[in-house]
Amino acid sequence: MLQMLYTQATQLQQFNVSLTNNALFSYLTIWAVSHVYEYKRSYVVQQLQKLASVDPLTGLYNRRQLTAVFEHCLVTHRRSEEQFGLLLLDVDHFKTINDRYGHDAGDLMLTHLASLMKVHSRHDDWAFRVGGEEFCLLVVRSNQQLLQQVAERLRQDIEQHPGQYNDQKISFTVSIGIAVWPEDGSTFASLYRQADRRLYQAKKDGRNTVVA
Ligand SMILES: Nc1nc2c(ncn2[C@@H]2O[C@H](COP(=O)(O)OP(=O)(O)OP(=O)(O)O)[C@@H](O)[C@H]2O)c(=O)[nH]1
Repeated sequence: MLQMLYTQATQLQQFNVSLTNNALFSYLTIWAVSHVYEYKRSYVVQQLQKLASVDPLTGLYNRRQLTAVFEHCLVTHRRSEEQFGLLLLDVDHFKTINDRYGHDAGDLMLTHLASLMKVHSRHDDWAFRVGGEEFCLLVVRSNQQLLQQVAERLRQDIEQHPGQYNDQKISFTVSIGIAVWPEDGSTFASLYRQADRRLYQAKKDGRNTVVA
């Protein structure tokens, strides 16, 4: 009788252990699967966010990001009581480049210009492609004088460094309008409008020039 009871108790114990093992195994499997799923989900979200904020041709931020970045800069610059500014660039006679060398060459000149903009940006400045052949550099912690220097250096660099398309060198120039926050506008719309007016003036003045 005792022997029988002992056998039943042992079997019950083994059953309990196997139940616990199964539960542990199921828990670990669910934990691992949910972690892989979560990792993949956040990767896809990141990729979608990147696609929504970056211009696919040049790798610069797109126009959609410009207002968000501006609002962020407003907060930080109000706090530090520093100025910042916008350089609005437009390629001169870009249509002629497309017409003469083809659309692919035009695309390459846009990426060439984007890389020169990156060269002239500090690590916390922001470079955008805001339209077809229109670009914007948001220069943080700057003033009128610094913005003019950056714009003039960039203009000269673009003029002196033609882009390469197959075995051809293609020269082009840009016109630049500058606006400084808060003097030229305290909101994004007013500051951008002022930079745009000055860009228009630079075009009227004969192009390949900076208007501040
Ligand atoms: N290759 C290429 N061309 C583009 C792209 N986006 C816009 N364009 C071209 O850019 C040209 C812009 O021409 P316009 O607005 O007349 O300006 P522009 O010829 O640069 O003349 P100004 O600005 O007055 O100096 C048009 O021919 C568009 O087709 C692009 O992504 N790639």
